[in-house]
Amino acid sequence: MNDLRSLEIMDTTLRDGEQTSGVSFNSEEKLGVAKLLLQSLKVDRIEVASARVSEGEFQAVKRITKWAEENDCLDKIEVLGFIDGTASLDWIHASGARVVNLLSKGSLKHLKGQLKKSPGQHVQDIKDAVTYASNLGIKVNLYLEDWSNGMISSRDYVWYLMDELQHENIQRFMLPDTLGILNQVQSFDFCYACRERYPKLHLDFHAHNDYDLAVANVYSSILAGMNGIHTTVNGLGERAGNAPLASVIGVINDHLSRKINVDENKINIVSKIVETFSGIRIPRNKPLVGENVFTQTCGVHADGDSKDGLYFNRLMPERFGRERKYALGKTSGKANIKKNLEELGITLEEETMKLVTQRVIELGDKKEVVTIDDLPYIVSDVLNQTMDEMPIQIKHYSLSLSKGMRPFVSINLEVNGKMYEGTSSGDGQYDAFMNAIWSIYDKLGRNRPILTDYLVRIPPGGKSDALVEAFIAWNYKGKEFKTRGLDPDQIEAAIKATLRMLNLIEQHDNVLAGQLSDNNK
Ligand SMILES: CC(C)C(=O)C(=O)O
Repeated sequence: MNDLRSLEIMDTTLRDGEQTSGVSFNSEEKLGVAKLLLQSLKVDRIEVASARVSEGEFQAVKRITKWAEENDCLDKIEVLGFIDGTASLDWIHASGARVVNLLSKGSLKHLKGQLKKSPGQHVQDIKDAVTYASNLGIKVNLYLEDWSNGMISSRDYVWYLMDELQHENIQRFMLPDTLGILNQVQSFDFCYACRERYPKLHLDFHAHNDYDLAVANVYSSILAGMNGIHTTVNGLGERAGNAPLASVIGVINDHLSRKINVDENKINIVSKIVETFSGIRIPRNKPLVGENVFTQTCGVHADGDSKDGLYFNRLMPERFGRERKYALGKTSGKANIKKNLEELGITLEEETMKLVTQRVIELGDKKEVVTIDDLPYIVSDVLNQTMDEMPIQIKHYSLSLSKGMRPFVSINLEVNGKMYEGTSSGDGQYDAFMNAIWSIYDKLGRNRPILTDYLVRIPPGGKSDALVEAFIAWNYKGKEFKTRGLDPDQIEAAIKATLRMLNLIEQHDNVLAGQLSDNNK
């Protein structure tokens, strides 16, 4: 069954995808996505709307068909239409579209329960619609809604319908697993049964993902000889969604030998745009398009990748417009950190490398997400980290923060080996903290520096929630001291910067004192 015959991809992001609860594309967005799907990604056909939904939808279809006509691809624009006399077809005609995907009933249950018609009446209604469409110059594809159920519980009805309609002016028969009830074996069997019985008909398969089997079912249906597959970007769609375009393309290209026109390289960008327009976030672990799926977290893997791509497979990120990344965290180890540093063009001594690794692991242990953007700050922090040998050390502190009360701080400060206690309140936690320090400094008759600037920010790039950086500037005896601290917690980052400043001032005073005594000799 595996062959190189071409396979059509019909994307229905703008119709079934828009049936995702809470999603609505405006006409500008629909036009933008339509252009991307057809021109960039090069899917074969797109379904852009349901007929008679709203005036807005009508205007959107009009804009798309106008653009498609100018770009010679009007026959790739499809609109879902209903068996409602002439209403849907008139709507579609007026919108400028020239292909209807006519919704018929593919199971006896739906036919009886919803339309309350006999199979014979239904066939006649479809034939009438096909004739009317053809007279308007509209081509017809036929959806057999609930076909999967039909194949299970009323197969004779499915055969009756298809037997009666196979010689009508219908371009494609579209077989939906409307409720996503099928598994891979059934998908193969049912599609194969249709293929065998109607070898000449163009058959599309339309999967839903209720059991997370949409891609697997698509795979089976292709093996069974389908001519076309329906997808949506990011797997948007009714309930659990449709078959996600990215995974379907990956599977066809790597596991089936069917020729498709889709440009894999554009998958990621289209996926991101649809994410933005739909407001439906792509799960980080969504195959091919999720943020994490080309990120190696384990150090062993990063090490193996450096040794001849030992952990690479056919799904190379570059194929899909992505790049491989190496996560930083408690399991990442030196190899991951090295890979990230290489990307930043930083090389470190073995000793510093160990310290940086240790710091990343510490942050990972605190469940922090460390990214490549954090790395320069961690390196710089580690390089400045000689705090343990400094003469001034903050041994303990406690900070309070309560509604309606001023923050309160108590602190144990070691100055040249001696321990001092200070307590204070303040206008904010940091103010209270500094007041507690100054209460000790006042007791010791030390001079206070003057705070001139205080800035807290996340490292540039804004991608990480792991670290914040505090910059603090002080004026002491006419000299400016600027220090920085890095920590997941902003007050701790400020405290680290402050401790550095206190020690710099101490150093400054000691140097001055040394110079004075030298001068007095
Ligand atoms: C509306 C129909 C065609 C559908 O999306 C389905 O049956 O899944």
